[in-house]
Amino acid sequence: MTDFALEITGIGKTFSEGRGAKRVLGDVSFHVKEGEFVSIIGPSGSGKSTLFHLIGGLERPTSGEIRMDGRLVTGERGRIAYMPQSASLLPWLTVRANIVMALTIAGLDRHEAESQTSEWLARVGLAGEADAYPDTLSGGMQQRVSFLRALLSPQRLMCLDEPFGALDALTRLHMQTWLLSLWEADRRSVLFVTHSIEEALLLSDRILVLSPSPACVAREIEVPFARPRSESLWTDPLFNELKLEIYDMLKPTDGRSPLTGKR
Ligand SMILES: Nc1ncnc2c1ncn2[C@@H]1O[C@H](COP(=O)(O)OP(=O)(O)OP(=O)(O)O)[C@@H](O)[C@H]1O
Repeated sequence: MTDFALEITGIGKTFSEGRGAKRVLGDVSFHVKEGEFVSIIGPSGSGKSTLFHLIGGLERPTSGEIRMDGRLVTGERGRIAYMPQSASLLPWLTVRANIVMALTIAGLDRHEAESQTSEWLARVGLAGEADAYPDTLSGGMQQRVSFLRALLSPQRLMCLDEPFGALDALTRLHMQTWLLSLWEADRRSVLFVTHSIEEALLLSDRILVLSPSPACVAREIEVPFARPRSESLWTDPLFNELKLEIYDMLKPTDGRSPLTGKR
């Protein structure tokens, strides 16, 4: 037995590009312990989404191994609960049907999927939206539904790929505290990609800072704040110290933002 929900060892990924090759991931190694919340932060184009595609089995690495709960799973699909950048709900299904369908595809018995969906929609204050269609919901509500879909999936490891990136600042803050309260009650293993240093510090147990492509883990930071956490952390001097430390690691060299690649 191992207490690692995920172990990434020496992962490299090179894409063929025309006649050449593009090495996106150099040599990436890290782990996520059972029940741990780990964030990945790195420059735009450093291969964060590619890493998720490898963990989800959508792509195969050029080198290295992926293990979950100690078992070699490199290239295997269906082992993670995944939440993408946009909610990607099916517009022709109601909120309830979107979640039930995802759970039955993931292997849950239909009756069980329906009862869990109703229970959780009520628990997170979305019971009133159960029969609504996704297009009629705000962006924040759509992301709540998308998160719930990942949370209820039977896979123990949740991979969240910048889930709040498209939301306005206030909705994002509400979503972060909402996610924190749900996660702190359930303690699933989470791998979380974000461009926000504050978000990573507020949510994570550890932060992995990726180098520019071909990426490796340039730095690993243990986040020292006790749980449960709240946004009041932002006034803690240590929070600001760590924020500056991470920002310095990602400092722009050519006038571009190190996180988004934009000027
Ligand atoms: N299937 C593919 N074929 C060729 N190149 C690819 C493929 N998938 C990704 N890439 C390249 O890999 C690099 C890393 O892309 P990726 O989306 O993983 O980065 P990222 O760190 O998630 O970026 P961002 O922070 O901007 O979302 C990019 O240059 C991208 O063009």
